[in-house]
Amino acid sequence: MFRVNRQLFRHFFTTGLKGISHDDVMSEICKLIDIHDVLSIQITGKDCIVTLKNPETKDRLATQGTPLRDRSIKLYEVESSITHVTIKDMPYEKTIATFALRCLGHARSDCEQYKQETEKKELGSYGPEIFKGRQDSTNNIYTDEGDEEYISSDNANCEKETMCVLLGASNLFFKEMELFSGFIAKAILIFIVTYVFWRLWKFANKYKEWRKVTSQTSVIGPLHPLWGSLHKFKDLAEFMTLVREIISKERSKVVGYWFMFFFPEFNVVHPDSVRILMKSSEPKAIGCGGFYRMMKSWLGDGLLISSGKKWERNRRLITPAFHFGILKPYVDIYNSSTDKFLDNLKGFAQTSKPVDIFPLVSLETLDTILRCAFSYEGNIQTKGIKHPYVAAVNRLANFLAERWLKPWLYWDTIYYMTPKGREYRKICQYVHDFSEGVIRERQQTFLTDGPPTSRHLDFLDILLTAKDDNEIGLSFEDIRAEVDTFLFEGHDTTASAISWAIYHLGKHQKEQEIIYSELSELLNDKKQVSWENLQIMPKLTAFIKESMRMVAPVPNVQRQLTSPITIDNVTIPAGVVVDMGIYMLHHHPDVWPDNDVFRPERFLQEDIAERHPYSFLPFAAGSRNCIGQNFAMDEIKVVLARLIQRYKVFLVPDHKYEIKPELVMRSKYGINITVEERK
Ligand code: HEM
Repeated sequence: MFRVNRQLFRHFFTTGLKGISHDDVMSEICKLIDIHDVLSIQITGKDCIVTLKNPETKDRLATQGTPLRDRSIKLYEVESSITHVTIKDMPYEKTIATFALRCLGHARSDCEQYKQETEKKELGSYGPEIFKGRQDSTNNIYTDEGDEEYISSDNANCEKETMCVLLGASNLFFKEMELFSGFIAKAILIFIVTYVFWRLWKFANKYKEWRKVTSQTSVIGPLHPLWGSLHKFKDLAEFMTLVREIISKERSKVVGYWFMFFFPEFNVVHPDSVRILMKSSEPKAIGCGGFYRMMKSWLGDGLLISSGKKWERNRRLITPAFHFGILKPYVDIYNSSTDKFLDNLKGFAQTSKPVDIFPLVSLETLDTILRCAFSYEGNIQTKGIKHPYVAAVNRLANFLAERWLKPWLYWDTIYYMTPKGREYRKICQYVHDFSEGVIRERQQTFLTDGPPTSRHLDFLDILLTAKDDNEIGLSFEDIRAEVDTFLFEGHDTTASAISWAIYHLGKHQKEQEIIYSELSELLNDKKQVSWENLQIMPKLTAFIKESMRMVAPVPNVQRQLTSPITIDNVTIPAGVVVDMGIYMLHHHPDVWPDNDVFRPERFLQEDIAERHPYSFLPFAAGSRNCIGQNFAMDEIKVVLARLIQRYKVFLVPDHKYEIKPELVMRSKYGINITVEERK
């Protein structure tokens, strides 16, 4: 306590000293020494150190009795003159400091030595006696070495008295502080209580508004007072089935649901309502509960998630990477990746053993995106049926889907405390390490060989060299976010589309043969599919589209309203999350008669013209549509054409084929098929 008081006093004493100028000190010094002998003056906490030019002056002062410290002198006169200093512009500190200083003066006046000094001073004499009693002191009365104060034995009594009075001063200061802190504590408490009430009041108002809106739309109910709609479904597949049931019963354009009692959400499921949302350019849902917010620790602020100026700038920078001149040479890569994929199926064809096609296709799409976008030759497909990156992305998507249905885990801090949250972070780390490895390898090549001259500029080249109008390029973090986004978007979505198309090939043997004839005519015995071939495969293209209608590779996208939006005569307030249920849209009975029937003819020219432009949106629409849609369509066509050309595909009897909606549409029990080599 004593030590703290002492330090506090020292603080205020120091503050007080700030009021003395060098001129004040100079006038005092001039009384002692010839001003030309002074090299410098330094005022620290409570010392005034005068450094002399001439050592002889120091010796002269020493004989006069001035305490010395090597080449410097200490002037007690200056210290005592502090009692006259007033401090301006610091009202609170001033009171304390002035008080302390006055006490110092008072203590000194009780002290014999001080009395002598004052008397002499009043008489205007500054003889050697002034410093009598201090002349033996080789230590300064106050030194700032460490935090300690040393009091010379000669002056101990006088200084102790001084210190006692000073302690009184600092105790008084503590009392004032107690009063003051009591006041602060009360003020903080009042602020917190007011804030909590204000938040509750705001929530109550919002809640009323949300309830009103959900009463005007179709809703997954009846609503449970705590769980909202959550008690009606246990996973996203059941959720989608429920929404589809409501749509077919009520012909709804918007369906509402509550994740517990505090999180309402709406799903636009009809082209009319979808058009309003997609045209609105509302940002991705990154507020509390928004799906994209949960993805942020994985995909960063990449193109998929970012919004505003950052998104605009990056989209502009990246768009050239999808120019058809860049995409054209990729067809060779699609072909060579497909070669490996088909070779991997050879063993299964020979044994007629069933194979879950999803992981094999995922390897093919990962291989393709790594080679096209990153010129990365990792022999991905030859390293086994499951690559750790594919498995990691699978797991992350799985965790996200689970978390979405547990609103109490929406807060990152809470989620990361759970075992799954911790595992999620670990996997994210692995995924980031993987993408950083890809980037660093390329940076190294850039350093040694410069930008590529012999091959096309790929996506990563563009990221590393892109500059905006202000000649500013992307930061490493930005590049990594884009690489993570493209690695995920570029392989998982396409894998889902191809895998479900293969499922439909197996299910609809007649369609398979129709496409086989189209390809036989087009390709003859040619094994490779060319860029030109891709433009003239109407039956295969219609088949792929119908497959994406039946099972949308990306089943759902989300936006968060920044201003109220009126959809189907209902005004949804700002702040609310609104989904575009692509899977539900593709099955809306008012748009798609016999929506559960697989009929590729729907996508032949004459049908398309009559349909609502917002009725088929596997790649979304508006400014945030899929940047990689042409890339994806070309790759899907090459893989399927080559597969059909070489193998016949069959489903496995008695195997259960069920959708498992996550970020992309997966399969609950795997897409098991058998293949037979065509003669
Ligand atoms: C069949 C394959 C694909 C499907 C079904 C698909 C679907 C989609 C959808 C629905 C969106 C909109 C997401 C939203 O609004 O939140 C989207 C955005 C995006 N996709 Fe794709 N995609 C596919 C393939 C690809 C590929 C191959 C790439 C990259 C090479 C890619 C890159 C992106 C990016 C970067 C975005 C964000 C665009 C932006 O917001 O500016 N996608 N995709």
